[in-house]
Amino acid sequence: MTDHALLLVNLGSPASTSVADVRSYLNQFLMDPYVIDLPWPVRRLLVSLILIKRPEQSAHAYASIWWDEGSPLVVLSRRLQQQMTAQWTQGPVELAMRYGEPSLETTLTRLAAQGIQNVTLAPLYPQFADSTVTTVIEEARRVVRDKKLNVQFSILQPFYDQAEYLDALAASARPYIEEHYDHLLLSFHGLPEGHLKKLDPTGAHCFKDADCCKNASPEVLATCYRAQCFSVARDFAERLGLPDGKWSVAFQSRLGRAKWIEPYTEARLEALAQQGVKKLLVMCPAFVADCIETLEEIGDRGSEQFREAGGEELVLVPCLNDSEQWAVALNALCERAPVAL
Ligand SMILES: C=CC1=C(C)c2cc3[nH]c(cc4nc(cc5[nH]c(cc1n2)c(C)c5CCC(=O)O)C(CCC(=O)O)=C4C)c(C)c3C=C
Ligand SMILES: [Fe+2]
Ligand SMILES: [Fe+2]
Repeated sequence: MTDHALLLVNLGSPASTSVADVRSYLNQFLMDPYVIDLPWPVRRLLVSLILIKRPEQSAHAYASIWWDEGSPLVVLSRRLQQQMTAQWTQGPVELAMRYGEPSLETTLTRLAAQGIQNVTLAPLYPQFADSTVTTVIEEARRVVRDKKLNVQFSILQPFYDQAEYLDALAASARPYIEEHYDHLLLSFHGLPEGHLKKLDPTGAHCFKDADCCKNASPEVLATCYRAQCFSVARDFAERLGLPDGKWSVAFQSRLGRAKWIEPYTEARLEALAQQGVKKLLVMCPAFVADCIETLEEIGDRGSEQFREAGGEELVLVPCLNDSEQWAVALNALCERAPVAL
């Protein structure tokens, strides 16, 4: 069978580092109701306020990490797509971005025009969040509905607890762990607390106490992003035999004034340096590809902040990117993705 496509989907990047392109990308991204979950008029007002200063700051940050071939996130996702063509035997392997290009609409329309009726949709996010996974699935469904495409989806579920993903993550970090280091910080993308509270199936779990997500029931774990992050960290540390105290978890990339999930990476970088950590490893397991959030926020700004607070060296462990072990793992996960109802 060669008519079952694999469609990898990542977040997306601006078309270029110009302020205009960054503004247009941020506008599309932040106006998504799954990202800023406020009523349209309030969201419009808030995003318009954010778009006064943010595009210039972000354009500067993107320019500092941009590659000759383009955005690291998009280039690395393309390389992964290449790797996946050697793994996925059921049909073509395509790549789409939730924001910017190549869009889900263009890609799905092209696949349907080629006569493809089965698509395994693979949002490339290990942990579940409405702002990442749900928005991809809903956008893909919207395209199929609006364009009246004859396409049936299988959907890769969040794979934070799957052995193939965890083994690939452990293998990618092993060479760094085998060298001397004082502490490993697992820095995940943050989320506003409200996103978690909204999905709490018990209505009483989230933020009951600082450790609630560390002891989440299976029911809570199914949708709690923070609990899934702690689960990854624990399984990862167990695989590499890291003792307690040698590693910790934090959440980065806050935006706006709302309370985001804690502990904050910025605060942890400072605290670790003040506690005498000299060589710090940082890895970012919410991302499967390096991007502005890893390269600029951690690799550049985080590193500077850590050194200013008394640390000596921050080493950023690369994401899974286009490694062969990751491609093999992702293929196994995608092959067993369930058909969507
Ligand atoms: C309310 C704002 C945001 C939420 C919620 C959010 C969730 C979220 N994002 C990722 C993954 C990525 N985010 C990236 C960049 C990025 N994220 C936000 C805001 C929210 N993210 C902004 C404004 C930006 C743009 C950069 C900036 O201006 O700071 C990226 C990198 C994109 C790139 O081009 O490199 C990724 C990847 C996850 C996993 C997540 C929820 C868990
Ligand atoms: Fe983000
Ligand atoms: Fe939780």
